[in-house]
Amino acid sequence: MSVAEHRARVAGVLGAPPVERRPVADCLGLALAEDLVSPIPLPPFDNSAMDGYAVRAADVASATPDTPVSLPVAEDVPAGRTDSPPLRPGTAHRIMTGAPVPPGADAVVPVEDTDRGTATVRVDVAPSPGAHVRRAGEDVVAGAVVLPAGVELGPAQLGLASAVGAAELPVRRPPRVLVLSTGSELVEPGRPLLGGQIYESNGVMLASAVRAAGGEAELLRFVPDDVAALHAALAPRLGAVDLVLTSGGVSAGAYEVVKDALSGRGVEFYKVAVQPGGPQGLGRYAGVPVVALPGNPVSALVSFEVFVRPALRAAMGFAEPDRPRRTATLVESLRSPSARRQYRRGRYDAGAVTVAPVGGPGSHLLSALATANCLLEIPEEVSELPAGSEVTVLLL
Ligand SMILES: Nc1nc2c(c(=O)[nH]1)N[C@H]1C(S)=C(S)[C@@H](COP(=O)(O)OP(=O)(O)OC[C@H]3O[C@@H](n4cnc5c(N)ncnc54)[C@H](O)[C@@H]3O)O[C@H]1N2
Ligand code: MOO
Repeated sequence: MSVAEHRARVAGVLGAPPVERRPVADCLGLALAEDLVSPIPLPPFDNSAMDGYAVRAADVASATPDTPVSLPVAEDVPAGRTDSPPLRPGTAHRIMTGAPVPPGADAVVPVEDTDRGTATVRVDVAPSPGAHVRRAGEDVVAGAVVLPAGVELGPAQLGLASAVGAAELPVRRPPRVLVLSTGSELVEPGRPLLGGQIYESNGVMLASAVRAAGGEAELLRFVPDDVAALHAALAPRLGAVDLVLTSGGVSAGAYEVVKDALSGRGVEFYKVAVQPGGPQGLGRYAGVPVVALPGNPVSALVSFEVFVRPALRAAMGFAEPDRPRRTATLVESLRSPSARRQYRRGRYDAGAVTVAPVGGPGSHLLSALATANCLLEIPEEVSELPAGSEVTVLLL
């Protein structure tokens, strides 16, 4: 099966979670489900950009350090003052940053350009009309779409939503993913290893990948290579999750627990023309979508990147579910299996627009993956890429 076909099939199995309204502070990393329209302008009112004095520019047009102009200070306007006494000609209001500029004033003189007076103020520098006044609506006009549906809600977007008065936002409920690691050789980090055992690492890695993609992950790390144990582990959790994501137990051995437990029960196992990540499983078990990834750590994370993450994010409503792609110049030659798409780990240099492979193609080389910032995508029909070739990279 081709990469494109398996990708489409994974996307087809995942359903879109329902839209719900969440407090803005709980929306980090989610996709906005509907356009956000601002009911107010930003700034909501003309306000001062400086601590100083609100004046009519014409009243102090002649001010210089040698010929200062003094004005009586009629009002004190701190930020948060909600009445707006007008400025009478020939007077000044002391004003703070963010406070409303009074009707009648058209400039703010920064406090540094005055004697800081409270009864009268001496203005040493003439402001130009409009100086240090932030106009209502110059950032956002009322009725504008400030955030389009599908945008990822990061810190700036959540700040903007709050600034226009939104307390909650419509988002798709993050998909709940059960991450399940299988393998009788797996040991919890922190405990001693016996010969033949390894530390379990896919669970944390895949659960983190789910969370980084905007989903919620529940982790079940130590399911032994035993069909009954796998069914027993799954059964109580199936009702509460949108996706089961397994790793390991899908290839051609004598103890392929995921394959043995789920084939013929709604999940199909087949090979995808990709390296790493060849053996894959996909389907529904008891109505719940299942993606069964291979156990080799690099295969598991690369398969997640190529097949699961885009589908998960599309289901969550992201307008751009895929990783950004770039074309870069390869700095050393590469070989790739023919008739299979290869994803190699690389370091992309955005300045030089080059990419260097890190580590070899082996799907156990986790340390190289941990130094990579991109995947190189080598097409199916390419088996050799000389240094200097242009290659597509996916930025991680
Ligand atoms: N005769 C064949 N053998 C294999 C084939 C094949 O086509 N024919 N495919 C190879 C490829 S490619 C891959 S990838 C692996 C996939 O194997 P499984 O999905 O069945 O995974 P396991 O055998 O359970 O584990 C593979 C490898 O990864 C380690 N592992 C597994 N889970 C974890 C975990 N949670 N944390 C850390 N490491 C894990 C495991 O110990 C193995 O070393 O099959 C090839 N074989
Ligand atoms: O496809 Mo396996 O995922 O190469 O190592």
